[in-house]
Amino acid sequence: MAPAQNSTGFNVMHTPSLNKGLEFTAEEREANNLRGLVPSAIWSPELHLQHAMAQLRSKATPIEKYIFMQSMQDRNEQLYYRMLAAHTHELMPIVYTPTVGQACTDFSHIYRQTPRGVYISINDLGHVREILDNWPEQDIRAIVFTDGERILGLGDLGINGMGIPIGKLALYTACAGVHPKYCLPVTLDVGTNTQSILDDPFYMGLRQRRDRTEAYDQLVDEFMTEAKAKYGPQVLLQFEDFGNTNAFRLLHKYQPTHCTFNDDIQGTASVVLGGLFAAEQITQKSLSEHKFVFMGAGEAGTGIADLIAMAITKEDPEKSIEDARKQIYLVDSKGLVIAERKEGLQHHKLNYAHDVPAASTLIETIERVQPSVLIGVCTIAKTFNQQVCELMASINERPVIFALSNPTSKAECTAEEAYTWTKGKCVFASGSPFDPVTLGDEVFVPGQGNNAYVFPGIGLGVVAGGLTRVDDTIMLVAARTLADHVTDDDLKTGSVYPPLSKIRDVSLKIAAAVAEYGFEQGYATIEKPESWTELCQAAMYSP
Ligand SMILES: O=C([O-])CC(=O)C(=O)O
Ligand SMILES: [Mg+2]
Repeated sequence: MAPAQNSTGFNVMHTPSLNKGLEFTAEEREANNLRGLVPSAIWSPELHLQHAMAQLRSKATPIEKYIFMQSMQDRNEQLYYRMLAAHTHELMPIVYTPTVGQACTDFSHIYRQTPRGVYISINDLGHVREILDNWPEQDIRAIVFTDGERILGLGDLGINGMGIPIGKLALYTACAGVHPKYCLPVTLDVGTNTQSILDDPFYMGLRQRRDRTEAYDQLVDEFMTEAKAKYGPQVLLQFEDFGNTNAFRLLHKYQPTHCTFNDDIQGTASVVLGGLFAAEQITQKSLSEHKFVFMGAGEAGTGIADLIAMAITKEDPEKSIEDARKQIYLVDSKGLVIAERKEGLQHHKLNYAHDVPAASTLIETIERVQPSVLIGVCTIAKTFNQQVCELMASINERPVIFALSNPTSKAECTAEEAYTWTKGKCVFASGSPFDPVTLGDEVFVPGQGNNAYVFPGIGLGVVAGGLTRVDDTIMLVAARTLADHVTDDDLKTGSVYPPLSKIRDVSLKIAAAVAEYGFEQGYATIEKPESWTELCQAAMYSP
């Protein structure tokens, strides 16, 4: 007779969605053959959370904390999300920007062989469906995918960029309660042009330069087609951290046929517009009264500019979109974007190539344009130097300065610099978090103008409403809802965003507004509910 063997309990403990560790009750231990596989203590969820937080806090560096959090996600999913929900302010910078930036840079080195998402390489052309079928969950509602070409402001990291889809989807769950089983991180491996990565013996992606042939488009197309065919027309496909040349054209290609958006173009735009709406209370200027200068004219820059222009025409119906765009100036690596440069300009900048004289520097541009809002999206640290900030403060009572590049090492200036150099006059926000700044007897709390305030809520709204499209107006709806949740107390400390501790509530409200708007547009695949908020709330996973 073969020895009796029972692996149910062992398997339960090795399944992150089922494992509860010491929280298994006596009954659960009995029912699942867990006796003896856990020490005899039975812990409350509170004690377990305290234990995990103590372990986490004993790690010396952010990247060690990141690795700890990843292994927690791979061991005990509930506890992982409980940690994030209970300590959002402390843990967001670990699982997301800025630490996720380092985690991507080090991805191949800290890789732990746990399957988390799928890798689809250019050699898998014709086999994409097979790969999706290899993932255990068949009911996927939200996919975040990258080709690794422009990871945060760090550039081309190849498949090391996988940390981003993983981190973004963790926030779908942590910030908006999209159930983790519905989420799938995907990385398209088409090579990398970063030599140091190609030279790294531990690099795990294809060791080749980026495929720029038709095969690239074929791979994206096969992926978009197969994902929609397998999961249905309401599966959300979020483009993340693609390079400029592909990001705009792929978005425009798939927007009409798929439930898709590009977070770097549209999500960033929405969160920035939300901050600008909230800032109206401080600057006492409406959107259409501002002049905007952008340092950086990539996905974020033109994405934000396009949404601002759209919002201006809604605010002031007398204004045409062309007139609205005339209030917006872009500066790129060659200086001010102007009509004279039209020949050599990338398509997405053309709408802002105004017929004005050339300016080769940011300072020259600010002197000429006299902007009230300065937005940094150029991924070059320290671009907003003392001269720039002082100039903004000399031409404005309350200048708006957003230094949005990520991670922190790429920020155009720090919060402290912005407040110090403008003598506390500026309305500041940044893409990655900064600590509060004390100036004399005033304390400024910089808001984090990060996509994380909108994309999880949009995701929940799309999932709960079963939406089959995400249009540009949804970004406006999300921005308005976000701004409505900035309180007088937030504004008093100088923050134009709500604190991270309220992010689940804000995401729920964004989700409800998005689902309702989507329903009105005919994008929804569900019946009209009594209450959009209740619908979304009921859909939320609570760990
Ligand atoms: O992830 C973030 O913090 C914002 C973002 O999408 C990017 O910088 O690419
Ligand atoms: Mg991004």
